[in-house]
Amino acid sequence: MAVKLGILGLGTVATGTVQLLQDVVGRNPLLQEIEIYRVGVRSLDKIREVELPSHVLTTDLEAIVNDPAVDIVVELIGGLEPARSLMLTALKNGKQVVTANKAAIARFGSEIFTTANQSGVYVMLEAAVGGGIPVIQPLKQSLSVNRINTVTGIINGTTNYILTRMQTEGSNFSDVLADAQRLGYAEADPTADVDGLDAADKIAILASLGFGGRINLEDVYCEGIRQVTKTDITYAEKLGFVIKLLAIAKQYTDSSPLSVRVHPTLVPKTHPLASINGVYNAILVEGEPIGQVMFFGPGAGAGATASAVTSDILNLVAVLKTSTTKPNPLLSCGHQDYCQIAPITELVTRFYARFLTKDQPGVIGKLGTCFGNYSVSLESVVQTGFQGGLAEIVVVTHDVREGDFRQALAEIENLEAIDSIPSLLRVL
Ligand SMILES: NC(=O)C1=CN([C@@H]2O[C@H](COP(=O)(O)OP(=O)(O)OC[C@H]3O[C@@H](n4cnc5c(N)ncnc54)[C@H](OP(=O)(O)O)[C@@H]3O)[C@@H](O)[C@H]2O)C=CC1
Ligand SMILES: N[C@@H](CC=O)C(=O)O
Ligand code: NA
Repeated sequence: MAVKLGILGLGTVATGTVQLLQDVVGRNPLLQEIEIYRVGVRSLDKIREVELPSHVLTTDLEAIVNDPAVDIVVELIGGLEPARSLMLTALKNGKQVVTANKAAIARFGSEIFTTANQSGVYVMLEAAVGGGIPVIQPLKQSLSVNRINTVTGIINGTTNYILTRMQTEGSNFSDVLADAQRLGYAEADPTADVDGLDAADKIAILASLGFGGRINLEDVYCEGIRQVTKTDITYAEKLGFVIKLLAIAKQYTDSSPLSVRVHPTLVPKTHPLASINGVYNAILVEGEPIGQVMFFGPGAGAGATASAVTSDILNLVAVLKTSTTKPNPLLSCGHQDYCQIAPITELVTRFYARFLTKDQPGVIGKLGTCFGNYSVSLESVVQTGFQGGLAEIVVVTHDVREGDFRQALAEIENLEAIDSIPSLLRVL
């Protein structure tokens, strides 16, 4: 008997998934055992890119998750509610769930996985991080024998697409964002992409898998790309860096709290993440004994994300077609405890800062004195140009504790010669 899917949503990702499921020749033969039984949408009048029998489409999503005939619910409506409630109802009804919804998983993962475990079913989320890149299952399975110490990713396609075009074409931020929306990369509210929130949701999920505990999303430090300017992109380029929105989860020593953060970062051009451009994502995982492993691929878009969604469906079809009664711990998620996360002030990193100063003799010396007061040592200081009568000074520090650097900046801001500090970015 065919495995019956109840798909919630028929937008970018769901349409790609239906297209894939309607064109199975040459793919895994298990796909032929799947029936698209119901698809829930908001509007029945919308013109769709896929053809489905009219009885399949419905606006009653509650009916889908309560229908005893549905084996797997595929949640692709996005957002928090009603996605959370629909998934919980499906799980309580003993249905397997596939979702691409990192926002709901990062906030309600604890409740969702607890419910799944109580019902003896699975929640699969490969599409939630890195779009089409297989990274969730590898962290749960192939890499789980390693002690992970760092996960560093470019995990938002929209912002990587924007930064790449700003860098290569000198394009304007809002024009490029409109293109990313047209291409189906951006979230319904693109603020989630631009302000780093989508990447924060995703690194919380990766950190939870990599470090074996739950992550409180509020502890994840998050800065987006709005403050990244063409001026900084140009300076970074001259200094041998590219600017990327990085999501990082790192444990410095076996007993130290995790550092989990998202922020625009100057990445040395020689680093493997520096060459990840456009909508592509990459996740560099470092652990013992494996060393470094990097996952690379399309991070958003209909086809790529549908590949991940459908691979989850396939895993569940395999589960439903075999007769084991015990849950497979490599598919389920049983974390109980929360990871301890360090405040951003404890981070030790290099910084890039751009200052606008009055053109007076001795300004660089005054900056140096303030930095020295807080043990901030400088790797390079460049005075390159003028902007509206003000001198522009760019500084790159050696590794420094963020709290100390911020104190030095507070002192610098009070110097009479300082006009403003338009940019402050961390350096990988
Ligand atoms: N786009 C991408 O590249 C990626 C997206 N994701 C995630 O996948 C999920 C889906 O994203 P995407 O396909 O881009 O989103 P879209 O906005 O393109 O599609 C959302 C779909 O859900 C339906 N829908 C939304 N709310 C309701 C509701 N309350 N009741 C009924 N139907 C509803 C809409 O119906 P209607 O069509 O009638 O309006 C639409 O078909 C999100 O969680 C997103 O974060 C993950 C990886 C990549
Ligand atoms: N809006 C997201 C879509 C995939 O998760 C992104 O741009 O990466
Ligand atoms: Na993925």
